[in-house]
Amino acid sequence: MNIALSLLNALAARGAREIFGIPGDFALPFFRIVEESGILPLYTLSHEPGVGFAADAAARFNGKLGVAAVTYGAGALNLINPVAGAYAERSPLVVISGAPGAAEVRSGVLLHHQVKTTDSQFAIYREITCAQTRLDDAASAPAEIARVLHACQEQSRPVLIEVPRDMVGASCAPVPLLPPTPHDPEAAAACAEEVLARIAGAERPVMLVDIEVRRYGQEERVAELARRLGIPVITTFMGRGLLAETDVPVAGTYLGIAGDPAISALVEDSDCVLMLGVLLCDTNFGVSSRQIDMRRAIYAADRQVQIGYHHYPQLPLGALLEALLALVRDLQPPHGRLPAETATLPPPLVDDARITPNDIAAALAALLREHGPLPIAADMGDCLFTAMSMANTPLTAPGYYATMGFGVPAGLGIQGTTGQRPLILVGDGAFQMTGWELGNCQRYGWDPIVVVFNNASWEMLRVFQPESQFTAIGEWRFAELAAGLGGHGVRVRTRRELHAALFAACERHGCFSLIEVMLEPGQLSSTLQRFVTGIRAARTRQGS
Ligand SMILES: Cc1ncc(Cc2c([C@H](C)O)sc(CCOP(=O)(O)OP(=O)(O)O)c2C)c(N)n1
Ligand SMILES: [Mg+2]
Repeated sequence: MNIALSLLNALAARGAREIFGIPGDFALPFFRIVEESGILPLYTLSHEPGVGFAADAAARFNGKLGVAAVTYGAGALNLINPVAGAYAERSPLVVISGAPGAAEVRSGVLLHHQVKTTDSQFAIYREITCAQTRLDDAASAPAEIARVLHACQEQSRPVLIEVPRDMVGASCAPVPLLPPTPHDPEAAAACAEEVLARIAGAERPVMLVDIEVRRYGQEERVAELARRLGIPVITTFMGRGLLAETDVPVAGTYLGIAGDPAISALVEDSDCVLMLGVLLCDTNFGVSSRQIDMRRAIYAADRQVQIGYHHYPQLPLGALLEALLALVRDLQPPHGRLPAETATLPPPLVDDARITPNDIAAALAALLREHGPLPIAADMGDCLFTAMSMANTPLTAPGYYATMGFGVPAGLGIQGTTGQRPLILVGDGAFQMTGWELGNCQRYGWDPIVVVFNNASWEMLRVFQPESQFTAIGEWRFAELAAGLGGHGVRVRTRRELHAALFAACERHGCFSLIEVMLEPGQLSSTLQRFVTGIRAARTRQGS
């Protein structure tokens, strides 16, 4: 066994299903073993940001490790933005980077791809990963790989593994599996009792769920807890799509004044918000009309639990849920049904009317009703806010870190790791960044359905600064480009054309279908419009 094979076997043993990557001379020996061993399928893409977003989406969808393999310097530094997004949004992404061999480092000349020193890349990655290692010693390599992958899984954050090109074939023992970091079961039980006492004593308790519930594979436990407690379940903006594949109804998504007033009232008027895996970030709570009283909330995230002023450190979400279920397992579910999101019936698609983002949501809702659920990857832009008004469907999107360029590669990552055809929602600005990755579909037989919101504008910016001209990015003709990338493209201007194009795309297999929807600038989804109104009001209050 050599270092590369030990590393690949360790990744597979921890649930990684594939590697997305772009090689370089510092990584060629590693890529050769990846390809020859077949332990994990290798999908090369065209630009490292796409590699990172695809691997991140695979991790989010599987709840396991995602893997991005790149060359040293130019490759790994090109990957920084997706890794930063994975760090911010708690995604377990493993970055494997080639690196110079020992003799090259000692040579005394500046190496190609080197920045300041040969350690610059490592130093930069310290800021966007939770653990790092360089496998420059075969004897310690198994323990180092075990340590870093363990951190990746437990913290659900990215890690860096540099593999010097002269070490790839070095003999290496298998990588040991480290036990989970222990927690105190008595503390878990005490915490669970306090949580249940708080809920029992509350008049309007609600459960608010967010990304850690999926990142740590806890959806079933959360669903069971919701059934037993019989309290309303609401997702955050980032948590949209959670529990969609369980039988537990979700009352809706909390979007503050940008969302359904009834849902906002459920959360903001609650005297006990049980927050499970919640990211306390501005996109989840930025447009709240009233701050949630954290003294009356129960906050379980980042391996700790806070109940008012009581703090339970080193208590992972899974351990808390296990302790809670042990106490409620014999509880009879209360009578009455949990409030469920009332899927507002979309307006009838009047044939010749011009298309607004709300019409896209309505047409997609009709498609998913007719053809069954599709996993959705959304980019940043109004396409993401439009997705909020669709039924609660598994959704992967950069809702907090808010980077553009995520949507198309993330859809490829989903199909690469699950084999399922995804629905990709992307704005024209974001498509200009990474939409070209669609050209790789034909090599792998991927056939996503891609809806491009073409408003010839960086519209999310224009609404905040309408006086600027630079947000007008011109009308690109994306549908015409599809054939050159190996797919099928159509430009639609009316609801009838949109409806027909979507249903035709569902019947088309074996290549991507790109539907370029022409939107009038200034046409926003209702959700984004309310977000903009809320943010403007908040800025006015703050005097900014
Ligand atoms: C990588 C990257 N660069 C820049 C931005 C800033 C930015 C936005 C966020 C707010 O920071 S929203 C937006 C415009 C998006 O345009 P498009 O994809 O066409 O979508 P839409 O027209 O629906 O807005 C930009 C440039 C970003 N989020 N991510
Ligand atoms: Mg746009």
